[in-house]
Amino acid sequence: VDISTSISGTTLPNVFFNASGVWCQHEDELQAMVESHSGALITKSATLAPRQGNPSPRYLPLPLGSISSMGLPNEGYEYYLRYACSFNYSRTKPLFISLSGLSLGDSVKMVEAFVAADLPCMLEINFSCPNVPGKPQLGYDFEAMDAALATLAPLIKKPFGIKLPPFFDIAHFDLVAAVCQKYSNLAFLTCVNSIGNGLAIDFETETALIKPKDGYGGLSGAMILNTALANVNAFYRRLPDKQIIGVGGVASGKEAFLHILAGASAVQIGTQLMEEGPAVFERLNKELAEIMAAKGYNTIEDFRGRLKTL
Ligand SMILES: CC(C)(C)CCc1c(C(=O)O)[nH]c(=O)[nH]c1=O
Repeated sequence: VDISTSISGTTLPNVFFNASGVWCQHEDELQAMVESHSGALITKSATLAPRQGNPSPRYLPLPLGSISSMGLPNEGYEYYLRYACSFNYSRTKPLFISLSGLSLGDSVKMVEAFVAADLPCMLEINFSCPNVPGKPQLGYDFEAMDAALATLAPLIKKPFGIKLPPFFDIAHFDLVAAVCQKYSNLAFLTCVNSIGNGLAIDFETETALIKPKDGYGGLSGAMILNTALANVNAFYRRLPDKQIIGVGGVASGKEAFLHILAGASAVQIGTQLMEEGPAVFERLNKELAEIMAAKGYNTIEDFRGRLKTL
């Protein structure tokens, strides 16, 4: 993302934007993102038809992050297509569009509509989207993932990205990287989505904290930072021709620095944006610039991916 940030005399690229799902479902939220100090913005994952999502409470902050089971509440893809058609691409920051079809057929229909509109926005296809009931999410069904990419990549033609769930097994990093390598216009991977199906329990009431799915929900925030760093670095090492967008546990310039050290080219903010609001971006840019100055780095490329090992 090439919106430069002139902080403390240096002009740094602004690597920060929102994680899909946070501060991006409605036009007023998206406008707040445009007006914020973020370097880009992304819309809530869209489905073919509008969705209310799950009953509340469906998001809760926790001591070390958050748990959520939103259920894909969104305005339907045509709302975001209209937004993308009327977006002013010249003066503001890059617009990313997240799509999360409930089936491959739905994803094809949404992709075809965006391709037909031929807009400068960038597609991030959500591979944590539900798959056939009873089967794992697309991101955990490697044959289905390959089949989806074999269908979608040629349709999209232009560079696009996918949002991946976290992986926890070296063989899975290898398998997923091998699938992704097959698609040359798959330009970036956004790692990671929330850690699926965690459970937060209230000690006093002995009750699950969120209402949907018997309290099972995605874990985000500080508690997933080290999993996110591992996924960013694993795919950075395995896919030198692609870019990695890091997301997971970034609450300050320090975690953003670690994501970039692990190989991230841009950084998305979820839980911390949910808790702090769009003002978080001015603070993050300032903190990252201060860390870079203290360490003697002038540009992101001075340290991106330069993680050392023992
Ligand atoms: C979890 C799904 C509802 C299948 C996809 C949308 C989504 C949600 C959501 O809308 O519940 N939450 C996440 O942390 N990540 C996601 O990708």
